[in-house]
Amino acid sequence: MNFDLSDTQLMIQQTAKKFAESELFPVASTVEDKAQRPLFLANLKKLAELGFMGLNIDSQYGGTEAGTIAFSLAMTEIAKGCASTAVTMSVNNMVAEVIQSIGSEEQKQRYLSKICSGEFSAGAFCLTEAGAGSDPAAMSTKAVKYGDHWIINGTKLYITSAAYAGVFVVWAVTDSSAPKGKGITCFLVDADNPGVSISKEEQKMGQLASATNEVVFTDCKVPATAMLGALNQGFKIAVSELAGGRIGIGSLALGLGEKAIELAIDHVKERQQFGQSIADFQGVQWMLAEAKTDMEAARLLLLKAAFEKEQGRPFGPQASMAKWFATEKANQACYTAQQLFGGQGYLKDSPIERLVRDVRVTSIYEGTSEIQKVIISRDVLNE
Ligand SMILES: CC(C)(COP(=O)(O)OP(=O)(O)OC[C@H]1O[C@@H](n2cnc3c(N)ncnc32)[C@H](O)[C@@H]1OP(=O)(O)O)[C@@H](O)C(=O)NCCC(=O)NCCSC(=O)C1=CCCCC1
Repeated sequence: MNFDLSDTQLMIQQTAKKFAESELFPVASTVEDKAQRPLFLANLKKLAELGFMGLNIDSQYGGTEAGTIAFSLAMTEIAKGCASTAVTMSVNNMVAEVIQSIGSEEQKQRYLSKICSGEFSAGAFCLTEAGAGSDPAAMSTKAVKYGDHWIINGTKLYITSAAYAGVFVVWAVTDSSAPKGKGITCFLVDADNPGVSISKEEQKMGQLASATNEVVFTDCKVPATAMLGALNQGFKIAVSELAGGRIGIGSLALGLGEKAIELAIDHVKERQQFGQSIADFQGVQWMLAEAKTDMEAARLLLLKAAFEKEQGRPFGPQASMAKWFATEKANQACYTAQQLFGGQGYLKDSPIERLVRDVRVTSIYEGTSEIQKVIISRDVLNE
C-alpha cells in the first residue's frame, strides 16, 4: 500500500491550491452578488485554462488525463477558495465524463473540447424534477420520436449552471410502458435550442455565485444523433454518473471543512480570553482535534473511492460512504469552527459565516445522506 501521491497529482494539488488562494478566496464573498457574475465566469475560464474542467478526459479531446485522484485533490483545494466555483467544476467534469464514456465520436468531437477549454462556461446535468428528487426514475419529462428527430417536453428543477451552460445532458422517458427506470434515455441538448428556456433562478442559502435554475423543455426538437448512449438505458447511465459526481461533492465538502479548521486555528491562537490565548484551553484543543481527525478520515475514504474508480472497479458504494461521511463531518467541522469564532463567526463579513452556508447543501444534493445509506446498506446486504 502506498499513500504517496504521484508527481502529477502533487502538481495539480499545488496548482489548485495556489489558484484558490490567489484568485478565488479573495473574491468568494464578492461573487455571491449576482451582479458580479462576469467575475465568477472569468474565474471559471481561468480554471478551464489550467486544465481543471476535464481532469479525466483524454488529451485528444482537450482533457488533462490526470485521473480521479487528481480530480478529488483539485476539488478540495478549489473548494477552499470558493464552493460555487468548485461545484461548477464538479458538474463540468461529470458532464464531460458521461460524454467521453458513452458518447459517439461525433458527440465527443463536438462537445468535449468546448467544455474542457472553457469555450462553454459550463455543462448542466438535467435529471431532477419536482416529483423526482431522491427517486429520479419517477421523472415525467418525455421524449417522443418522430422520423429522424425527438421532441422533448418537461421541466427540470435545481439545475446547477443552467444559466450559463453551453450544453445540457437531459434525461427523459422514452418508453412509458416499460417498468420503472427501464424506459429512460439520455440526450444532449444545445443551450441555444429554441425549445429550451431557463426559468426562475432559485434563491438559496449558500453557494450563491453558482446559478441554480428551473429548465423548461417545450417541444424541444433534437436530431436522432443527440441521443447519448443507448435507447432506454439512460437511468443506469444517470446512477453511474452520480456515483462519480459524489466523489467530487465529497471532496468539495472536505475542502470547506479543512478551510474552516484552518481559519479557526488562526483565530484561537490570536484570540485572548481569561488572560490567555483560547488555543490554550483543552476544550478548544479537543474540538479541533476531533474536526481534524474527521477530515483526515474523510480524505482517506474519498481517495479510496477515487482509486477504485481509476482502476475501473465498482466504486458506487465506496463513493456513497465517502460522500456521506465527508459531507456530514464537514458540516460538523464548519459548525465547530463557527463556534470557536464566537459572535464574530456569526457576522456577514466573517468567512466562516459563508462556509457554514456553503457546506450545508453538500449533504443534500447529489443524493442526500439518507440516500447514500440506502446505497451502502443495499451493498452490505448484497441485494
Ligand atoms: C440509489 C437510488 C435511490 C436507487 O434508485 P432505484 O432503486 O430506483 O434504482 P436501482 O434499482 O438501485 O438502480 C437501477 C439500475 O441501475 C444499476 N446501478 C445502480 N447503481 C449503479 C452504478 N453505480 N453504476 C452502474 N449501474 C448502477 C442497478 O444495478 C439497476 O440495474 P438493473 O435495473 O438491476 O439492471 C438512486 O435513484 C439515487 O441515487 N437517488 C438519488 C438521486 C440523486 O442523487 N440525485 C441528484 C441529482 S444531481 C445533483 O443533485 C447535483 C448537485 C450539484 C451538482 C450537480 C448535480
